[in-house]
Amino acid sequence: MNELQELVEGVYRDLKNHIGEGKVADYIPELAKVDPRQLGIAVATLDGGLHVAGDADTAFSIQSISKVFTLTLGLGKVGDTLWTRVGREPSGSAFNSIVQLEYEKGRPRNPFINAGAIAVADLILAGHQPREVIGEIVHFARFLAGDDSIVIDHEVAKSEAETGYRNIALANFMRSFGRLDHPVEHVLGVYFHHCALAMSCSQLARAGLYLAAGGNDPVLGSRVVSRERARRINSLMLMCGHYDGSGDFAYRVGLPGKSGVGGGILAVAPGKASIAVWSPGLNEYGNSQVGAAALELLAQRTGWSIFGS
Ligand SMILES: NC(=O)CC[C@H](N)C(=O)O
Repeated sequence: MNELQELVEGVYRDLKNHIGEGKVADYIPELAKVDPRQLGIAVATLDGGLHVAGDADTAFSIQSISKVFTLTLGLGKVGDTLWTRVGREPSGSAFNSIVQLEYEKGRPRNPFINAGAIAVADLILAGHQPREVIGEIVHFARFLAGDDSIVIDHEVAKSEAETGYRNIALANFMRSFGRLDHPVEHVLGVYFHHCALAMSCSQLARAGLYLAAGGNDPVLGSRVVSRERARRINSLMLMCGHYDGSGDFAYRVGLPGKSGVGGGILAVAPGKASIAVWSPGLNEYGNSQVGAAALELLAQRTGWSIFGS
């Protein structure tokens, strides 16, 4: 058996007794229904290989991991102008925090906290209807994953729209500073739907490959973003991808990563692989507890760290 496949299976085996640890996100009712006793691991390598273990082919709600794709789309549409709307500093605050927004006059710290992703959703709307933009995001995810079966879970989107008081507050707050160009309902329509994309670890690992391969999709042989942009997106993932848990994640795993409250994490080992893990139970920062442990073991055993092997 392939060495990497063996390693991935070993990580799964060693964490088997921990599966179910952490707390499933319950502020989105539809996510509260997910069985926490699941763990998936998928590693997509630059040569097109895919190594999986556990529940790697079960689709889950990717939530904030989708913010990597909307940031990529946003940068593609408006380039560096995007940074006039949103910063690129770690927030040190919870993903749904509102406190900094007032001090910083409605300009979110980075594109991965909720406020920042809402600002990016506004930007990519660019005068279009939410439906068109949501379609564009789904197509982009399908293109990256090379899989046309990827869809949005409309129950999750609806569930979040019905209970998303925080996000509604954040969007209204930004609008009060004149920071959103479109109606709050349209912007949040895009945001809630992209968060509700359902993907498996295998699909997600495949979709993140362009970030590991200097912006080029090594399987399709087509360029997704420039080398420089891929590097910059990775830097944002490292500094901001796990909110106020980003320092801990960098310390333990040493790779750029983006988490979602569905329990998924996409991590990038530049020049080597794109890795997706999923286990629904979350730690106190809203990041997958067992997922992060899986990445920590994987990084240790492969020697993949941007800080040295
Ligand atoms: N961290 C996350 O995944 C949060 C995304 C979720 N859709 C929210 O807005 O609360």
